[in-house]
Amino acid sequence: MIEFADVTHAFGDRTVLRAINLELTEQRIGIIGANGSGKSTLARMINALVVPDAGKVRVNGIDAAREKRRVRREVGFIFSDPDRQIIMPTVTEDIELSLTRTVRDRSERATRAAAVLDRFGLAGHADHPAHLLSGGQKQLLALASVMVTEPQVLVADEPTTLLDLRNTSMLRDVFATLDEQLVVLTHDLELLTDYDRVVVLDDGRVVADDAPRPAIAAYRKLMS
Ligand SMILES: Nc1ncnc2c1ncn2[C@@H]1O[C@H](COP(=O)(O)OP(=O)(O)OP(=O)(O)O)[C@@H](O)[C@H]1O
Repeated sequence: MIEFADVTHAFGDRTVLRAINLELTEQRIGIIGANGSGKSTLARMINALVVPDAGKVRVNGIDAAREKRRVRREVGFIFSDPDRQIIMPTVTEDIELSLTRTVRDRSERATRAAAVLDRFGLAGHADHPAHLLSGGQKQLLALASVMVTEPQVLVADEPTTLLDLRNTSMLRDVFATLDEQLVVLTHDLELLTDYDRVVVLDDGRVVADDAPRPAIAAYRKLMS
């Protein structure tokens, strides 16, 4: 469970989250809202990239602000800009880097890297320089690098922005089969149609929190 208890946060004199109270227990959760409504700030608190000024964020009972390293082992975070996440020269090396801490055996790292690249349609690029991938392929690589570590919770910040229709559909299928709890921030409302719960933020407040259809309707109304 991901819990926000009375979470408030400001950057300088701009308050971006106001008294957020959420208990996220469902498996697949979408977070939507206008640009600048506070979605990324909220999501970054789940793995302690941002620590709230007031209130608590807990992930499976772990206080994110107090136990950053522990919470980061639980939560895989996929940034909207894959260039922030890709570190190693080649595609395979980048995946294997994610595994160095948890998988001692080299050949097992190689096997798991190959399997995840295959799952994300990147097997043909295994030995290619990561920086030469297309934007969408980089997004898939960033996703694969996080998924290969099998986190308990996966947070994805706008995971489909660079993807074409086929890869969006592949990502949707991959997300549908995950055992992990999934939190997706997106402007791609179609992606969320079969999610368990959708939270709508507006100016740092939760203004709707419902099944996808009513939540998306509330968001459309807010934007019209
Ligand atoms: N590190 C930071 N320093 C100062 N201001 C910040 C910082 N991060 C975010 N903000 C501000 O906080 C507000 C909320 O930003 P946030 O990125 O959470 O919104 P968002 O809902 O994810 O937006 P988008 O849909 O455009 O990605 C914005 O006004 C933004 O400028």
